[in-house]
Amino acid sequence: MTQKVAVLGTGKIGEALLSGMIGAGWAPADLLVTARRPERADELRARHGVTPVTNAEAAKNADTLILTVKPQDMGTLLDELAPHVPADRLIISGAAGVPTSFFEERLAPGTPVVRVMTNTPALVDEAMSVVSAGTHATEAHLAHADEIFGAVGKTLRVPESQQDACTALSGSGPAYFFYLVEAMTDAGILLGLPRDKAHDLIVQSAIGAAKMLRDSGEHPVRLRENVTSPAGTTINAIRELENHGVRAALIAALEAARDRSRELASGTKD
Ligand SMILES: NC(=O)C1=CN([C@@H]2O[C@H](COP(=O)(O)OP(=O)(O)OC[C@H]3O[C@@H](n4cnc5c(N)ncnc54)[C@H](OP(=O)(O)O)[C@@H]3O)[C@@H](O)[C@H]2O)C=CC1
Ligand SMILES: O=C(O)[C@@H]1CCC=N1
Repeated sequence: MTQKVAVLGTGKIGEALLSGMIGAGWAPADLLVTARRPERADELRARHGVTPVTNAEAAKNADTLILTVKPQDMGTLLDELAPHVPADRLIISGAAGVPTSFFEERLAPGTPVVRVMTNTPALVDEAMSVVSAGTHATEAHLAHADEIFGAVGKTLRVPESQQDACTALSGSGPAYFFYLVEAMTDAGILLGLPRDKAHDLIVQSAIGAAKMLRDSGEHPVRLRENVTSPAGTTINAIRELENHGVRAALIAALEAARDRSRELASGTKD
């Protein structure tokens, strides 16, 4: 049986998912999208050959509804959707913070809900997505979510109680690496390198380090020790990072991101 999937609120994350699914073999004819603005709907149709529909039509015609609006827009979307969603639809939420109970309270009793936190490397099929079951989601529902998000990268099952922490680590994670590259490029400028060269040096170093982290099987501490020669250059830099509390700053930063994810639980908080 053909399973139709609808992406509701197709912005950055929704479009990355759509594009990955088509790349992985989903037929555009089986993919429905919704958008708030008609020009966005036209853009999605032109780029991907998918069918723009209203939220109500998506609820009626798709077996799986993937909700990728901002957490603050989720309440409004659900108010609009709830009267149209039959209880056998699988609801997958991609929103930060919003718990599965938020959907279960607003939809027909027994509606299966799966919560997923992905990240923007979905755009290059290198996403890290964490997947959690709501009260009525079965193994088959989770497997379907794994299959969809597996089209854009890796997936990992976690208990929903860990979703806010995962949002802080991997959901927001790419931003911290981009921030680091930006800061290191500035350092290159200070040291007299042209910006484009500094950028290339840092980006290639980041790619190399990421591949080693993923593929070498070595602990990150060992990988760093291998770079850090006695009385060499690296240890001088590490001392400055420690003096400036970078490790503590990162721990505090991720704790703040986790706390914000918790705050977004109401699906309405600005
Ligand atoms: N960006 C990221 O790094 C990550 C984001 N997320 C989560 O993914 C979700 C989407 O984020 P992102 O893609 O960045 O956000 P975007 O703003 O790019 O996408 C949301 C889209 O939903 C549309 N929209 C809002 N309300 C409705 C509605 N009622 N009906 C139809 N469309 C609607 C918006 O329209 P309009 O264009 O008019 O505003 C927008 O295009 C969020 O919940 C976020 O927490 C998860 C992981 C990472
Ligand atoms: O900043 C945010 O709220 C979203 C969720 C995770 C990454 N971006």
